[in-house]
Amino acid sequence: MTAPRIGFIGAGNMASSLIGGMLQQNFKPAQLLASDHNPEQCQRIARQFGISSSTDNAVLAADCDVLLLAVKPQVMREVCQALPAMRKPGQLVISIAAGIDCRSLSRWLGEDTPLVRCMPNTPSLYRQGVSGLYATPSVSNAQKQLTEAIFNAVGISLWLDQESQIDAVTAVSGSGPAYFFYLMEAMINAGEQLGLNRDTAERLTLFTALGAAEMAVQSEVDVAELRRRVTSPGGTTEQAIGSFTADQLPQSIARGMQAAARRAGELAEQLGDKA
Ligand SMILES: NC(=O)C1=CN([C@@H]2O[C@H](COP(=O)(O)OP(=O)(O)OC[C@H]3O[C@@H](n4cnc5c(N)ncnc54)[C@H](O)[C@@H]3O)[C@@H](O)[C@H]2O)C=CC1
Ligand SMILES: O=C(O)[C@@H]1CCC=N1
Repeated sequence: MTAPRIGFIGAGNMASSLIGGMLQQNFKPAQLLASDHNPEQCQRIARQFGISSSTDNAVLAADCDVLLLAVKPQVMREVCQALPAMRKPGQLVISIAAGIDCRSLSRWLGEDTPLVRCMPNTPSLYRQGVSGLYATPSVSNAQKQLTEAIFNAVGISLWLDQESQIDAVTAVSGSGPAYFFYLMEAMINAGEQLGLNRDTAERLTLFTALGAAEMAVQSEVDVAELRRRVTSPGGTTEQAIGSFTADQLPQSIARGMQAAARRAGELAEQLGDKA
Protein backbone atom coordinates (compact mmCIF):
# COMPACT_ATOMS: atom_id res chain seq x y z
CA MET A 1 0.00 0.00 0.00
CA THR A 2 1.37 3.45 -0.87
CA ALA A 3 1.89 5.86 2.02
CA PRO A 4 -1.09 8.22 2.42
CA ARG A 5 -0.44 11.78 1.29
CA ILE A 6 -1.25 14.41 3.88
CA GLY A 7 -1.69 18.05 2.90
CA PHE A 8 -1.57 20.92 5.39
CA ILE A 9 -3.54 24.00 4.32
CA GLY A 10 -1.99 26.88 6.26
CA ALA A 11 1.73 26.55 6.98
CA GLY A 12 1.91 28.45 10.27
CA ASN A 13 2.76 27.60 13.89
CA MET A 14 0.52 24.59 14.37
CA ALA A 15 1.24 23.01 10.96
CA SER A 16 4.98 23.37 11.68
CA SER A 17 4.59 21.74 15.11
CA LEU A 18 2.68 18.79 13.64
CA ILE A 19 4.95 18.32 10.60
CA GLY A 20 8.10 18.59 12.75
CA GLY A 21 6.81 15.92 15.14
CA MET A 22 5.51 13.60 12.38
CA LEU A 23 8.88 13.63 10.59
CA GLN A 24 10.57 12.45 13.78
CA GLN A 25 8.25 9.42 13.77
CA ASN A 26 7.25 7.21 10.80
CA PHE A 27 6.21 9.87 8.31
CA LYS A 28 8.39 10.68 5.28
CA PRO A 29 8.89 14.14 3.74
CA ALA A 30 7.60 12.83 0.37
CA GLN A 31 4.14 12.12 1.80
CA LEU A 32 3.67 15.55 3.45
CA LEU A 33 2.70 18.71 1.54
CA ALA A 34 1.80 22.21 2.69
CA SER A 35 0.08 25.20 1.11
CA ASP A 36 -0.11 28.79 2.26
CA HIS A 37 -1.27 31.94 0.52
CA ASN A 38 1.88 33.62 1.82
CA PRO A 39 4.84 32.59 -0.41
CA GLU A 40 7.32 33.25 2.42
CA GLN A 41 5.53 30.75 4.66
CA CYS A 42 5.65 28.21 1.79
CA GLN A 43 9.39 28.69 1.34
CA ARG A 44 10.05 28.55 5.09
CA ILE A 45 8.19 25.29 5.67
CA ALA A 46 9.68 23.64 2.57
CA ARG A 47 13.20 24.62 3.59
CA GLN A 48 12.72 23.70 7.26
CA PHE A 49 11.29 20.23 6.67
CA GLY A 50 12.26 19.28 3.10
CA ILE A 51 8.61 18.89 2.01
CA SER A 52 6.79 20.20 -1.09
CA SER A 53 4.77 23.37 -0.78
CA SER A 54 2.45 25.43 -2.94
CA THR A 55 0.67 28.76 -2.78
CA ASP A 56 -2.36 27.05 -4.35
CA ASN A 57 -4.56 25.12 -1.87
CA ALA A 58 -6.29 23.39 -4.81
CA VAL A 59 -3.10 21.43 -5.62
CA LEU A 60 -3.36 19.67 -2.24
CA ALA A 61 -7.10 19.14 -2.58
CA ALA A 62 -6.59 17.22 -5.82
CA ASP A 63 -3.64 15.18 -4.62
CA CYS A 64 -3.96 14.31 -0.91
CA ASP A 65 -5.70 11.48 0.97
CA VAL A 66 -5.98 13.75 4.01
CA LEU A 67 -6.45 17.53 3.98
CA LEU A 68 -5.50 19.03 7.32
CA LEU A 69 -6.99 22.51 7.66
CA ALA A 70 -4.59 24.59 9.78
CA VAL A 71 -5.72 28.14 9.02
CA LYS A 72 -7.22 30.57 11.55
CA PRO A 73 -10.96 30.23 12.25
CA GLN A 74 -11.48 33.72 10.75
CA VAL A 75 -10.50 32.52 7.23
CA MET A 76 -11.84 28.95 7.39
CA ARG A 77 -15.07 29.66 5.51
CA GLU A 78 -13.25 31.41 2.65
CA VAL A 79 -10.59 28.66 2.44
CA CYS A 80 -13.15 25.81 2.41
CA GLN A 81 -15.49 27.44 -0.06
CA ALA A 82 -12.60 28.17 -2.45
CA LEU A 83 -11.51 24.51 -2.56
CA PRO A 84 -12.51 22.76 -5.80
CA ALA A 85 -15.62 20.55 -5.56
CA MET A 86 -13.66 17.75 -7.30
CA ARG A 87 -11.25 16.71 -4.58
CA LYS A 88 -9.43 13.38 -4.33
CA PRO A 89 -12.14 10.66 -3.93
CA GLY A 90 -12.58 9.42 -0.35
CA GLN A 91 -10.51 12.28 0.98
CA LEU A 92 -10.61 12.80 4.75
CA VAL A 93 -10.69 16.41 5.97
CA ILE A 94 -9.32 17.19 9.45
CA SER A 95 -9.82 20.65 10.93
CA ILE A 96 -7.75 21.84 13.88
CA ALA A 97 -9.44 25.27 14.06
CA ALA A 98 -10.86 26.39 17.40
CA GLY A 99 -14.63 26.85 17.40
CA ILE A 100 -15.57 26.04 13.79
CA ASP A 101 -17.97 23.08 14.00
CA CYS A 102 -18.61 20.11 11.73
CA ARG A 103 -22.00 21.46 10.68
CA SER A 104 -20.36 24.55 9.16
CA LEU A 105 -17.46 22.59 7.69
CA SER A 106 -19.78 20.10 6.00
CA ARG A 107 -21.88 22.91 4.54
CA TRP A 108 -18.75 24.55 3.09
CA LEU A 109 -17.05 21.31 1.93
CA GLY A 110 -20.01 19.11 0.94
CA GLU A 111 -22.44 17.29 3.21
CA ASP A 112 -20.95 13.81 2.72
CA THR A 113 -17.31 14.83 3.38
CA PRO A 114 -15.70 12.57 6.01
CA LEU A 115 -14.73 15.07 8.71
CA VAL A 116 -12.61 14.94 11.85
CA ARG A 117 -12.27 17.82 14.26
CA CYS A 118 -9.07 17.81 16.24
CA MET A 119 -7.71 20.08 18.96
CA PRO A 120 -3.93 19.54 19.17
CA ASN A 121 -1.34 21.67 20.94
CA THR A 122 2.09 23.08 20.08
CA PRO A 123 4.27 20.64 22.13
CA SER A 124 3.51 18.30 19.19
CA LEU A 125 6.75 19.71 17.75
CA TYR A 126 8.63 17.71 20.41
CA ARG A 127 6.25 14.75 20.19
CA GLN A 128 4.77 15.75 23.57
CA GLY A 129 1.41 16.91 22.19
CA VAL A 130 -2.10 16.06 23.37
CA SER A 131 -4.96 15.98 20.86
CA GLY A 132 -8.71 15.62 21.35
CA LEU A 133 -10.46 14.05 18.33
CA TYR A 134 -14.08 13.91 17.16
CA ALA A 135 -15.24 12.08 14.00
CA THR A 136 -18.48 12.49 12.05
CA PRO A 137 -20.34 9.24 11.22
CA SER A 138 -19.08 9.24 7.60
CA VAL A 139 -15.47 8.70 8.75
CA SER A 140 -14.40 5.06 8.13
CA ASN A 141 -12.48 2.93 10.61
CA ALA A 142 -9.42 3.07 8.34
CA GLN A 143 -9.64 6.89 8.34
CA LYS A 144 -9.93 6.90 12.14
CA GLN A 145 -6.81 4.74 12.34
CA LEU A 146 -4.95 7.09 9.99
CA THR A 147 -6.04 10.06 12.14
CA GLU A 148 -4.70 8.29 15.24
CA ALA A 149 -1.44 7.51 13.42
CA ILE A 150 -1.00 11.23 12.64
CA PHE A 151 -1.72 12.53 16.12
CA ASN A 152 -0.11 9.65 18.05
CA ALA A 153 3.07 10.33 16.07
CA VAL A 154 3.26 13.71 17.82
CA GLY A 155 2.13 12.67 21.30
CA ILE A 156 -1.09 11.14 22.59
CA SER A 157 -4.64 11.45 21.30
CA LEU A 158 -8.08 10.59 22.59
CA TRP A 159 -11.46 10.29 20.91
CA LEU A 160 -14.39 12.30 22.26
CA ASP A 161 -18.04 11.15 22.21
CA GLN A 162 -19.51 14.58 21.64
CA GLU A 163 -18.33 17.39 19.41
CA SER A 164 -19.17 19.98 22.10
CA GLN A 165 -16.36 18.51 24.27
CA ILE A 166 -13.83 19.93 21.78
CA ASP A 167 -14.42 23.39 23.30
CA ALA A 168 -13.47 22.05 26.75
CA VAL A 169 -10.37 20.36 25.27
CA THR A 170 -9.46 23.70 23.67
CA ALA A 171 -9.68 25.40 27.07
CA VAL A 172 -7.64 22.68 28.84
CA SER A 173 -4.92 21.47 26.47
CA GLY A 174 -5.23 23.49 23.24
CA SER A 175 -4.59 26.78 25.03
CA GLY A 176 -2.98 25.03 28.03
CA PRO A 177 0.69 25.40 27.02
CA ALA A 178 0.22 29.17 27.15
CA TYR A 179 -1.02 28.97 30.78
CA PHE A 180 2.11 27.10 31.83
CA PHE A 181 4.33 29.55 29.89
CA TYR A 182 2.50 32.39 31.66
CA LEU A 183 3.17 30.81 35.06
CA MET A 184 6.82 30.28 34.08
CA GLU A 185 7.13 33.95 33.04
CA ALA A 186 5.74 35.00 36.42
CA MET A 187 8.08 32.63 38.31
CA ILE A 188 11.14 33.84 36.35
CA ASN A 189 10.25 37.47 37.09
CA ALA A 190 9.65 36.71 40.77
CA GLY A 191 12.94 34.79 40.98
CA GLU A 192 14.73 37.84 39.59
CA GLN A 193 13.01 40.07 42.16
CA LEU A 194 14.30 37.70 44.87
CA GLY A 195 17.89 38.42 43.77
CA LEU A 196 18.74 35.76 41.15
CA ASN A 197 20.05 36.78 37.77
CA ARG A 198 17.58 36.21 34.92
CA ASP A 199 19.38 33.23 33.37
CA THR A 200 19.53 31.43 36.70
CA ALA A 201 15.86 32.19 37.48
CA GLU A 202 14.93 30.91 34.01
CA ARG A 203 16.88 27.65 34.24
CA LEU A 204 15.54 26.93 37.72
CA THR A 205 11.97 27.60 36.59
CA LEU A 206 12.08 25.62 33.34
CA PHE A 207 13.73 22.54 34.81
CA THR A 208 11.37 22.64 37.79
CA ALA A 209 8.41 22.67 35.36
CA LEU A 210 9.90 19.78 33.38
CA GLY A 211 10.64 17.77 36.53
CA ALA A 212 7.21 18.40 38.05
CA ALA A 213 5.43 17.36 34.82
CA GLU A 214 7.55 14.20 34.56
CA MET A 215 6.79 13.33 38.20
CA ALA A 216 3.08 13.95 37.74
CA VAL A 217 2.97 11.74 34.63
CA GLN A 218 5.07 8.90 36.14
CA SER A 219 3.69 8.93 39.68
CA GLU A 220 1.10 6.52 41.00
CA VAL A 221 -0.36 9.18 43.30
CA ASP A 222 -2.36 12.21 42.13
CA VAL A 223 -1.05 15.76 41.79
CA ALA A 224 -2.70 16.91 45.05
CA GLU A 225 -0.69 14.26 46.95
CA LEU A 226 2.51 15.23 45.11
CA ARG A 227 1.89 18.83 46.18
CA ARG A 228 1.31 17.76 49.79
CA ARG A 229 4.65 15.89 49.77
CA VAL A 230 6.50 19.12 48.91
CA THR A 231 4.57 21.11 51.51
CA SER A 232 6.24 20.61 54.89
CA PRO A 233 4.08 21.69 57.84
CA GLY A 234 5.37 25.05 59.06
CA GLY A 235 7.71 25.26 56.07
CA THR A 236 8.20 27.49 53.03
CA THR A 237 5.84 25.93 50.45
CA GLU A 238 2.95 26.22 52.89
CA GLN A 239 3.44 29.99 52.92
CA ALA A 240 3.39 30.22 49.13
CA ILE A 241 0.33 27.96 48.71
CA GLY A 242 -1.49 29.84 51.48
CA SER A 243 -0.83 33.12 49.69
CA PHE A 244 -2.03 31.68 46.30
CA THR A 245 -5.19 30.36 47.98
CA ALA A 246 -5.89 33.69 49.70
CA ASP A 247 -5.56 35.34 46.27
CA GLN A 248 -8.12 32.83 44.89
CA LEU A 249 -5.74 31.49 42.26
CA PRO A 250 -7.77 28.27 41.62
CA GLN A 251 -10.95 30.30 41.04
CA SER A 252 -9.04 32.68 38.78
CA ILE A 253 -7.74 29.76 36.69
CA ALA A 254 -11.25 28.29 36.44
CA ARG A 255 -12.63 31.66 35.28
CA GLY A 256 -9.86 31.95 32.64
CA MET A 257 -10.56 28.49 31.28
CA GLN A 258 -14.30 29.15 31.20
CA ALA A 259 -13.54 32.30 29.17
CA ALA A 260 -11.46 30.22 26.71
CA ALA A 261 -14.27 27.66 26.24
CA ARG A 262 -16.83 30.45 25.90
CA ARG A 263 -14.68 32.08 23.20
CA ALA A 264 -14.65 28.81 21.23
CA GLY A 265 -18.46 28.91 21.26
CA GLU A 266 -18.44 32.56 20.16
CA LEU A 267 -16.10 31.74 17.26
CA ALA A 268 -18.55 29.04 16.12
CA GLU A 269 -21.42 31.50 16.40
CA GLN A 270 -19.69 34.44 14.70
CA LEU A 271 -17.73 32.63 11.99
CA GLY A 272 -19.76 29.47 11.42
CA ASP A 273 -22.69 28.79 9.10
CA LYS A 274 -25.79 29.78 11.02
CA ALA A 275 -28.30 28.90 8.29
N1 LIG B 1 -1.32 27.86 17.88
C1 LIG B 1 -1.84 26.95 18.69
O1 LIG B 1 -1.33 26.69 19.80
C2 LIG B 1 -3.04 26.16 18.27
C3 LIG B 1 -3.77 26.52 17.16
N2 LIG B 1 -4.87 25.78 16.79
C4 LIG B 1 -5.63 26.15 15.60
O2 LIG B 1 -4.76 25.99 14.51
C5 LIG B 1 -5.11 26.92 13.48
C6 LIG B 1 -3.86 27.62 13.00
O3 LIG B 1 -3.29 28.35 14.08
P1 LIG B 1 -1.77 28.83 14.03
O4 LIG B 1 -0.94 27.79 13.36
O5 LIG B 1 -1.43 29.28 15.39
O6 LIG B 1 -1.92 30.10 13.06
P2 LIG B 1 -0.81 30.78 12.12
O7 LIG B 1 -1.29 32.16 11.85
O8 LIG B 1 0.54 30.56 12.67
O9 LIG B 1 -0.94 29.92 10.77
C7 LIG B 1 -2.00 30.05 9.86
C8 LIG B 1 -1.42 30.10 8.45
O10 LIG B 1 -2.51 30.14 7.54
C9 LIG B 1 -2.10 30.93 6.44
N3 LIG B 1 -3.27 31.34 5.66
C10 LIG B 1 -4.11 32.39 5.89
N4 LIG B 1 -5.04 32.45 4.91
C11 LIG B 1 -4.78 31.41 4.06
C12 LIG B 1 -5.39 30.94 2.88
N5 LIG B 1 -6.47 31.55 2.33
N6 LIG B 1 -4.86 29.85 2.26
C13 LIG B 1 -3.77 29.23 2.78
N7 LIG B 1 -3.14 29.63 3.90
C14 LIG B 1 -3.65 30.71 4.53
C15 LIG B 1 -1.32 32.06 7.07
O11 LIG B 1 -0.47 32.71 6.12
C16 LIG B 1 -0.55 31.34 8.17
O12 LIG B 1 0.74 30.93 7.73
C17 LIG B 1 -6.13 27.88 14.07
O13 LIG B 1 -7.39 27.59 13.52
C18 LIG B 1 -6.11 27.60 15.55
O14 LIG B 1 -7.39 27.73 16.14
C19 LIG B 1 -5.24 24.65 17.47
C20 LIG B 1 -4.54 24.24 18.56
C21 LIG B 1 -3.41 24.98 19.08
O1 LIG C 1 -5.76 30.70 20.97
C1 LIG C 1 -6.35 30.06 20.08
O2 LIG C 1 -7.43 30.44 19.64
C2 LIG C 1 -5.74 28.77 19.57
C3 LIG C 1 -6.63 27.58 19.84
C4 LIG C 1 -5.99 26.86 20.96
C5 LIG C 1 -4.66 27.45 21.07
N1 LIG C 1 -4.52 28.47 20.26
